Order: sequence, then structure tokens, then C-alpha cells
Amino acid sequence: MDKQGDLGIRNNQWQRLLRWHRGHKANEGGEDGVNDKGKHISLDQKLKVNWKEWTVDPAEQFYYVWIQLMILPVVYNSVIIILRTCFTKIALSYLPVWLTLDYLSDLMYMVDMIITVHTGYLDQGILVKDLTQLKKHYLYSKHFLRDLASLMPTDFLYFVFGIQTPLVRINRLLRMPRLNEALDRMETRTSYPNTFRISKLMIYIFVLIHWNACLYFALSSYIGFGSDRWVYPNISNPEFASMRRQYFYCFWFSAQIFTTVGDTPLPKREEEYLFMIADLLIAVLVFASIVGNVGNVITSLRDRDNVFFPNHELVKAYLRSHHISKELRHRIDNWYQHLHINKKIMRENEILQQLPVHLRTEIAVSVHLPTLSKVTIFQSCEKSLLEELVLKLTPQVFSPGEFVCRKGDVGHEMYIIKEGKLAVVADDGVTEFAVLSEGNFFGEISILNIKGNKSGNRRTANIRSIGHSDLFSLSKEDLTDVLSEFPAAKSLLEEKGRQILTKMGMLEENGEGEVEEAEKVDTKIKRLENKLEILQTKLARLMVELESSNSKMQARVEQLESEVAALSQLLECGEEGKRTQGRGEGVGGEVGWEREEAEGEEEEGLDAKVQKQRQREDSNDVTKEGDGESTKSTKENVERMVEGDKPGLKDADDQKENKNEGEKKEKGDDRLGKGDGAEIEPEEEKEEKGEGIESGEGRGRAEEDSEKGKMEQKDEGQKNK
Ligand SMILES: Nc1ncnc2c1ncn2[C@@H]1O[C@@H]2COP(=O)(O)O[C@H]2[C@H]1O
Repeated sequence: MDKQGDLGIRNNQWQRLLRWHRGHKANEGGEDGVNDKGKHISLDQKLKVNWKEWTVDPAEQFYYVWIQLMILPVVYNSVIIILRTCFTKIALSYLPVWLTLDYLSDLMYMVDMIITVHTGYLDQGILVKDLTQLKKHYLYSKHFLRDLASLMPTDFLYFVFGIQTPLVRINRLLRMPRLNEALDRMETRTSYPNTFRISKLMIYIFVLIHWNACLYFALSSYIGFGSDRWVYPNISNPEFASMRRQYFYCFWFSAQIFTTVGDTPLPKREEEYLFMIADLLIAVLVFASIVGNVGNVITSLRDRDNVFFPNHELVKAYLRSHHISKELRHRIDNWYQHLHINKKIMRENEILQQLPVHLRTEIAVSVHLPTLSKVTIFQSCEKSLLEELVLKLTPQVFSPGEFVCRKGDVGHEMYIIKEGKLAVVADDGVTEFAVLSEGNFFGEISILNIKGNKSGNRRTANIRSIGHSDLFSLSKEDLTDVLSEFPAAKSLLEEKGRQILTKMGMLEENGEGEVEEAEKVDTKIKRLENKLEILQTKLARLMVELESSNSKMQARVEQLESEVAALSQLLECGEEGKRTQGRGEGVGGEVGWEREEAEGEEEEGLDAKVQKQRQREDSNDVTKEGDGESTKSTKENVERMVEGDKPGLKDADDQKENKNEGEKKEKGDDRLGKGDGAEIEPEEEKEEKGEGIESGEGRGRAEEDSEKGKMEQKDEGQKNK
């Protein structure tokens, strides 16, 4: 196992990947990068800028730095303008300083406009860098108007209101959105977003208290210093005369209103009441936002901890409720403690889940590369495979004395040692056969299906963690995936496993033959499965064809039905003509009516017969789709049936003249009964009789009936004689 590190060092893809990663880092961080051809790009070359075509990428560092610088003039203006306006003494005492700072901030505002006009913007995800387009984009935007208004030379109003009124520069506050942009960018970049958020909130509250303090002083000056307990005390009093005292008193008063809501001197005048009401309303909001923000920060810190480390409190409560032994609880507590103290992050995949795969891969490569580069089997893997592999590793931490796997267990994963020492121990748990350390791997034998392995998918040894050990586990499925694409690594792993198995005497000699046989069977099964799949596809296709031909046949049957209906109508007409004739001849009307009924029923029975016959033909002749045979035969049958029935009817007509009513009725009923019976006959019987017989039977019976009639007629004639 220790020799693993020496193998395959040359041509090591991991090392190359590591070098590539480091090179990447150097390019990102270093002043002087190394270009593709390996030549150094000098700083001079980098600084050679074509100013006419100079544009700024908002994602680059220069823009970030500039926008951070812009925080200064914006904050300066938002704090100092109001201060100088309300505290005239402060304004006049440091006038040269203020004027210098004023115009410096104006200069920065101007430069900011120039930079903004050169800053590219994204159009459909592509950075626009064309200067004419950039100018147009900025000049027609509302930002330009705002920036222009913030830089209007309102200082000329000093000539009207005097130098002690810096309020004329209040338009400089229109650049506040730039401050927000800068803070937002800072928040996304900072490593401590919660601290940053709290600091930002505190700065906003500070500026608010500052403004309130300035206004309080201005209101006190307007009402008269020291005129009541609420306003600023008399400034002629030396105790309250100094500029510092003036400002600090006002700031304290203002902070008192905002924080200890209501615990301030009672207002005396309406102006004071109005000021207090406005302040108290704002104070409520400030208080709410402080509580809300701090609450958010605490929650997000807890969330972060919960994602980084599993929730210990919950587990503790669970263990308590289930009366788990003290010894086991102690072990669990130690495990948590180890994770927290050593900042072991177990849920990497969950934490990085939101990132796109390529970024996750890069992170995984940079975090786990040093460990994996020490594992021999992966040293000659292709880069893409390694990247895939690195995403499949799951970190696991084991405490001292804990068993990672026990002999005889079913193996589901293999392990790579990141840190720590583990021992291959005998069943007594003490006798050590081997010690595995960083960069070694184990647990592969039971998941590799090594030919001739007597233990099958069972663990061949006990593995115990000597101290705390950090492992990566790789599931059987993931390993199989990777190895199926990388047979060299597979045979290396198998070879190592085979060596161990031979040492243990757990490798069967003839195992290979059996395994080969098993493989052959496997391939055969696979082939059969493939064939079955093909057959299934063919069957599906045939079913579709059958369905389409069925629908065609149905359409045809309908057409034929309509034809038969037309034919029977024609027949009816013919019969009716005859009947009228018969009636005219004085034949009994009742007999005629009964015959009509019988005919009607017979015809109905005929229609149904034809339909059934066709349906049967349909089902028999589906495959003969389009050959017209079935249609033809159906037509013929229908015609035959219609014709076959006719003589019967004719004969019956003849009989009517000679038979009495009762006899005639009986015969008509018989015939109907026969027709009905044929209809309700079970399908199997009909099939047995055959269609030809069925249609011929109608005819035969009619003929029989007519013969009978004739014989009876003869008998009667003889009797009469
Ligand atoms: N003598 C040994 N030396 C090193 N590793 C071993 C030894 N015996 C067993 N192992 C490892 O311990 C693992 C236990 O589970 P597996 O049988 O899956 O795979 C085994 C091997 O990777």
C-alpha cells in the first residue's frame, strides 16, 4: 500500500491539474501575469492604454476600486453639508478646509461622470464596449440627468446667501445611489457579509442621528438657546459654548430620542412637539430595522452553522429521549466537538449546491486535489474523469477506535484517506495486519466483483480508525461508472485486491472459469433482452397497423349497412305493391298484416345477420386490408340471403290462400321463432354451423314450409272431392 505513492508519478494528470490550478491562481492574483506563450507581460505594456478607445468593464477590479473611492465624497457631502448649515460656528471656523474638501469632492464627481460614460453595459449578455454607443446610453439615461444635477455649480448662490450657507450644495446628495451601488458590491465580495451588514446598518443610523442632531441644534437656535428645558442650553454659558460640546450634546440628545424612546425632556412649544413626534415615528422604524436586521444576522449565522455542521442540539435531544447509553452519547459529543474545533465541513455538496457544475468542480478540484493526487490509481486518469470523480466524493469523519467497516459486511463504497491513520485489524479488534495512511485507499475488494473472490461482495477485513480520520467515500455505483470508462485504473485496483485476496487465501483457482461462464450467460441474457426489445417494437408497430385497418373496416361496414338498408327499402316497396294487389283480390287482410309483421321481423333478423357476418369477416380478414375480398364476399352473402328469403316468402303467400288462420299463424310464428333463435344462438354454435349453413337454412326452411303447404293443399283437395 505504501508503494502506491511511487507509482505513476510521471505523466501524472493530477499534478498537471494542480499546476494548472496554481497557474490560474497566479494569473488572477499576480501583478504581472503569464500569457499563453509563457512570456511575461510587463506592467508598462499593461498600462499602455489607448485613451480614445478606453472603456471600463464593470466586472473588473478598477471599477470596483473606483466605486469604493466614491463612497468618500458622497459620505462627506451627506454629513458635512448639514453640519455646516446648522452649526455655523463650525462652518466658519474651518472654512478653508471645507472649501478644499468641497471642490475635491466635486472633482471626484466629475471624474466619476467620465468613468461612467466609459463604463460598458450588458446588452443581451454581451458587454457593449463601443464608445459612441456607451455615450449614447449614458447621455440618454436618467442617471446622466441625476449626475448632472448633482454637479450643478450651485456654489454661485454663495454670492446671494453668503458663504455661511453651504445648504446651496445640497444637490450633491443626489449622488447617493452611487453609495448604495458601492456598498452592494462590497457586500457581495466581503468574506464576512453579516459583519458587513451590521456595520452598514450602524453607519446609516449614525448618519440619521447626525442629521437629527443638526436639525435639533438649528431648531434650538430658532426657538432660542436655553429658552426651556427641551432646547439646547444657553450657548453664552461657557459650559455649552464650545463647538465640540454643542455637537456632542445635540448628538447625545438625538441618539436618546432614537434609542431610549420617550426618555427625553418634555417639549414645551408646538415646534418642539412637532419635532419630537416626527423623531418618535422615525425612532420606531429605526428600532424595528435594528431588531429585524440583527435578528436576520443571527438567523443567517445559525443557518450557516447548521449547514456547515449537523445540528448537535437536535441529536442531543433525540439521544436523551431514547435513553442512549452515556458512553455512546459521549462518543457522539466528541465527534461533534472534533468537527467544530477542526472546522470539518461534512455537507459540502449541500453548501455548494447552488453553484453551477463547472464552478463546483473547480472548487472541488482546488479543495481535494492535494489528497487525490496522492492516490496512485487516479494518477494517470484523464482530466475530465478526475473532475467527475472529485464531485462524487463524500467527506466522512471517524473518531478514534471507530470501525469504518467490519469483516463480512456487504460493501457499498470504497474509501480514500484524506487525513489520519487506520488499521486493518483482526476480529479481536487489536491485532493489526497493516496500517493505512493519507493517500491510501481501502474497501475496494467487496465492490469490484474480482474474479474468484471467495468473499463475494462481503468485506474481507475490519478497518479501525486509530485517531480521528478524514476520509472520502466513493459509492459502488460511482466507482463502477468511473472505472467502466477507465479500464487501466480498474485492472490496477483489481490487481491490488487480488494480491490481498491471495495473501488471505481467499482467491479461488478455478474462479476465473466460473466467472467467464457467468459473463457468457450475462452476455447471452443481454442479447436476448435486446431481441425482446426489438420484438416488442415490432409488435407495437403491428398493433398500430391493426388499429388503422380496423377503423377502415368499420367505415366499410357502415357503408355496406347503408347499402343493405337501401336494398331492403327497395324490397319493401316491391312487397307492398304485391300486397296492395293481393288485398284488391280479396285475400284476408289479417293474414296480410301478419305476413308483413313476419317479414319485418325477418328483415330485421337479416340485417343483424348481415352485420354479424361482416363483423366476423372483419375479424378474419383484417390482414386482407385493401384486397376487397371481404367486402365482396359480404356483399354476395347479403344478396344471397336476401334472395334466399324471397322464395320462402313467396311460398308462404301461396299457402295463405289454402290454409286456415290458425295454421298460418303457427307457421309464421315458427318461422319467426327460427329466425330469432338463430340470432340469439350462442356465437360458438353459430360458428360451428358455419355462415353458409345459416343462410342456406333460412332458404331450406322456407322451401320445406312451401312443400308442406302444397302437400296439405293436395290432401284438403282430395278430402273435399
Ligand atoms: N492486508 C491488507 N492490507 C491492506 N489493506 C487491506 C488488507 N486486507 C484488507 N484490506 C482492505 O480492507 C478492505 C475491507 O473491505 P474490502 O474487502 O472491500 O476491501 C478491503 C481492502 O481494501
